[in-house]
Amino acid sequence: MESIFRVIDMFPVVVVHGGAGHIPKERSENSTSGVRSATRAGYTILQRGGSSMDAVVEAVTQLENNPSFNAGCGSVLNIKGEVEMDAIVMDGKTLGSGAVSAVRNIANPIQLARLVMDKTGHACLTAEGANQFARSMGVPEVPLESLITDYSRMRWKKNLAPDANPVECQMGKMGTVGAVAVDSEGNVACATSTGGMLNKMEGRVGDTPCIGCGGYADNQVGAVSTTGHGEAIMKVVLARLILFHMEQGQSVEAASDLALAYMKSRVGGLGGVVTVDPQGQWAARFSSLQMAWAAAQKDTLHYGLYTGEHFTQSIDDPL
Ligand SMILES: NC(=O)C[C@H](N)C(=O)O
Repeated sequence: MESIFRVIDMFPVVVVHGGAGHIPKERSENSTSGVRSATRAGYTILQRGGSSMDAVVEAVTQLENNPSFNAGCGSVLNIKGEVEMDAIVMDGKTLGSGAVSAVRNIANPIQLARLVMDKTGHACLTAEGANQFARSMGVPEVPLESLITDYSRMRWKKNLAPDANPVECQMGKMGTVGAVAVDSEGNVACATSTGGMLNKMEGRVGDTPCIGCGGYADNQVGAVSTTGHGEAIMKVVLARLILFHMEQGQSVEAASDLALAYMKSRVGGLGGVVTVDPQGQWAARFSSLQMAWAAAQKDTLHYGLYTGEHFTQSIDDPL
């Protein structure tokens, strides 16, 4: 039952990540400024009384449009040098979700995922079927080239070398994007979007569009968006595992740490998460070397990149 105290005590919050990994020094400034400005955009929606779903989709759309991240423009390339993207949204009020996988030529897969949730009776559309659905919804298709940056092409080429180890190399630069939010009504939502893993096989679908792996949202527990090695995340169903720990009484932070530690010890996987509960408690945690993250609540912007880093500024200060 909804308690009036819960609504009064609750402060809307949005928490954003720009991917777990190892961000080269020359790219770290762009990553942190990207997540901060996406967080601010999501928070503006919450401040105006908008929904957590609108806030997470706006934040992730901004990061998809930012070439510094592995999502939308800037996505990593598959083995054939092409972009195939995965995305998911989930609404904690209804447990409704929408996802797309292996989708091509779409600038904002997160918006297509939302259309899958809002306009179809399905939870996930894949590959050409997802593109056909996009056409039927009037979502414009963009040239493949417009999603490819010089940086992603350079890394793709580097990883074609016979002695390359794409999994090792990309532990470095994962850059998937995601967000979770709680709105003024206590509704939680999540959104996650990715180009997947560097030099992946054509048709490879990662954790991101899989419910419970790339994200999960339930008003009765909280919401999570994940990033990291997709095959490891799928083995432990990372997002739902965190919510399970919260159901057992753990805080957002402890639940996130427990699940990430389990993924590391059990399957050797590294990753990161952003987590909220319906009361507006939030956490940004990772087992990788870095994860660009930012959060906005009570007119304060919080952000960090390395473990233990936590900076704050007023939401209105220049980024
Ligand atoms: N960068 C990432 O987080 C990658 C994503 N989880 C995937 O495996 O597709």
